[in-house]
Amino acid sequence: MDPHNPNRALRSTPQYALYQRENFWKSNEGEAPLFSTDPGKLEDLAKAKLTQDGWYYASSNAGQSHTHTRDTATTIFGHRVPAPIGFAPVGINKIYHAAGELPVARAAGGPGLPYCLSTAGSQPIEHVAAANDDGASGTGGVRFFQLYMPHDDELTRSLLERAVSSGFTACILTFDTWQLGWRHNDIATSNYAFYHGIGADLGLSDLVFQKRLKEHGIDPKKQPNEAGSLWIDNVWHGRAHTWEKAQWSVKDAEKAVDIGVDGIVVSTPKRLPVVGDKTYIMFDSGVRSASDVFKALALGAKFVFVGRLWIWGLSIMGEVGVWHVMKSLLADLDILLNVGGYRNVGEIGRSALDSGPKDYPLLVESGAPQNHSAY
Ligand SMILES: Cc1cc2nc3c(=O)[nH]c(=O)nc-3n(C[C@H](O)[C@H](O)[C@H](O)COP(=O)(O)O)c2cc1C
Repeated sequence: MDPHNPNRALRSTPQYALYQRENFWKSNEGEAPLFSTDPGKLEDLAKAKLTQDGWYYASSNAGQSHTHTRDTATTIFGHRVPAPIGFAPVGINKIYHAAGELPVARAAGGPGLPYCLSTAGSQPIEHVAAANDDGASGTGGVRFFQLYMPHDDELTRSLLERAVSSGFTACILTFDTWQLGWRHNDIATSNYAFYHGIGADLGLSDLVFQKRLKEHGIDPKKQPNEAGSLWIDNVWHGRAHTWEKAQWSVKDAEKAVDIGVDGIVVSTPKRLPVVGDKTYIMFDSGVRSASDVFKALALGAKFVFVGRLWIWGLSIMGEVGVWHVMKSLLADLDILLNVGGYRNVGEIGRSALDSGPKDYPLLVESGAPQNHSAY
């Protein structure tokens, strides 16, 4: 926490831990920290800020929501980035903020954390790229495009070409959305943004999709619901012939490696070790603090993505909120490495986790009294 620590000159990444000091100091300047990043309080704050639909859309999970409760630098796909943490693709950001994906992409550009744009994004690909570069102050942001593969190959090609010419350097294929989960709250409130004319902007700005709208006789200005439905029914529902980001079975993972993908995103920690030595493994779902990042890395992931954390930040305070949440996560990780005695994320390995058989003798074996009532 000492900004004058002479060892800082030895570091290759910023002293993120100083964000803790910055916040401790604020009251001396008559200021207050922006908002609490305690995951529970963060959710409460975002809930208070969001509309009911916005809250349901971001917070719900399928079924009973049981899945809900789930030197920092590294490299990813040829990019050196300041931490093994990226922005997971999350669609329709206009639900959370009027400017949609733009403040998020800008916030990611600042520290150079990888930003993933969803096909279900609510801003044109080119605008998101510009915001990401704008945040990176001219050095160029690191960004990947997450593809939901449309039923329409010409449209798929068009989306990918737009992404490539806008500086997106990797394609993340998500293949688990051919069937949406049963989300009680969303269903009970008809909460499906695309069918209500919200969120199709990425598609509406595509020349091939504009052609499709004409062929169907749909005027997106007069018929936004029909236009949104044509877009998302083409992109989300029914086609699962793509790979990469979803719930992996061991077989899936092995097949993906055989096919030659450059990496896979795993959402179940126990599947992490399966193909870890054969491809670049990333993890997402439920990352809320540095200890979650640490555990994922210790189990074999090289990188983690976070989704809801930045959605909450965006909902509470736009770009500043996103940056506050992510900077706090970076600070948390920096401090965790410091107090844990790790010099870089590469040193985090399986041995950091103590889940094997106990290597100390049980009290009875060591001849201690067998009366446990004292404990
Ligand atoms: C509201 C919401 C929208 C999402 N939209 C997408 C999407 O468009 N594309 C995608 O590949 N994943 C999407 N995801 C999944 C995220 O990329 C990521 O896997 C998940 O949010 C990670 O878990 P976390 O939110 O607990 O960090 C979405 C998740 C949420 C919560």
